[in-house]
Amino acid sequence: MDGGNSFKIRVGLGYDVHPFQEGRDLFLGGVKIPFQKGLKGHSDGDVLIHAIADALLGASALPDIGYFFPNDDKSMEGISSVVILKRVKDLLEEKGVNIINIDSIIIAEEPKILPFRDKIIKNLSSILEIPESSLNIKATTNEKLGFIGRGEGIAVFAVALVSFQ
Ligand SMILES: Nc1ccn([C@@H]2O[C@H](COP(=O)(O)O)[C@@H](O)[C@H]2O)c(=O)n1
Ligand SMILES: C[C@@]1(CO)OP(=O)(O)OP(=O)(O)OC[C@H]1O
Repeated sequence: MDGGNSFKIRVGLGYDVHPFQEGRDLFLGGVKIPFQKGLKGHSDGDVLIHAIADALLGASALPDIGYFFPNDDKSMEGISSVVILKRVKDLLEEKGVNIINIDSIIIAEEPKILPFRDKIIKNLSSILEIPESSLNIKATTNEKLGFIGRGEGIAVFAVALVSFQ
């Protein structure tokens, strides 16, 4: 017996992809990235936040982002994905779930993500109230292969590790 002090850990996976759209701002991790187009979506199209949100929901055994934020809900149209992430944080707190770490990889031919990595990590760790060292953002091109390789959009994979009693 451990006196009830033991905790469990769980991993969650998130994936999302959004096509580019002219005339929109590009948001990744809640940070506006200077680029000639943004990402199409019912929300602001922040594909990084969506993948991270799904990884956190998955690790917490909760349904996915579309369950909590249906893409036919008019009140959600154009909303900042930061609102979505804050709500996900609240859902985790309600379940007594703590975030151990999040890792992610952004797959994009352009723009270059590395110059914005620190800013994105600072922003997301502050929203989630976790240490910056608990959040990682990486990027890769798709070596010009497929729709990502043709520069038609951005995809993101994220994993989250959480603990709970
Ligand atoms: N959108 C991107 C893509 C890549 N990077 C950085 O460049 C490195 C090399 O990318 P490869 O796809 O050629 O392996 C990668 O490790 C990233 O550091 C980037 O910043 N933004
Ligand atoms: C975020 C939501 C809701 O506004 O819409 P989108 O921005 O289209 O994003 P997606 O990742 O396709 O699905 C989740 C949606 O429910």
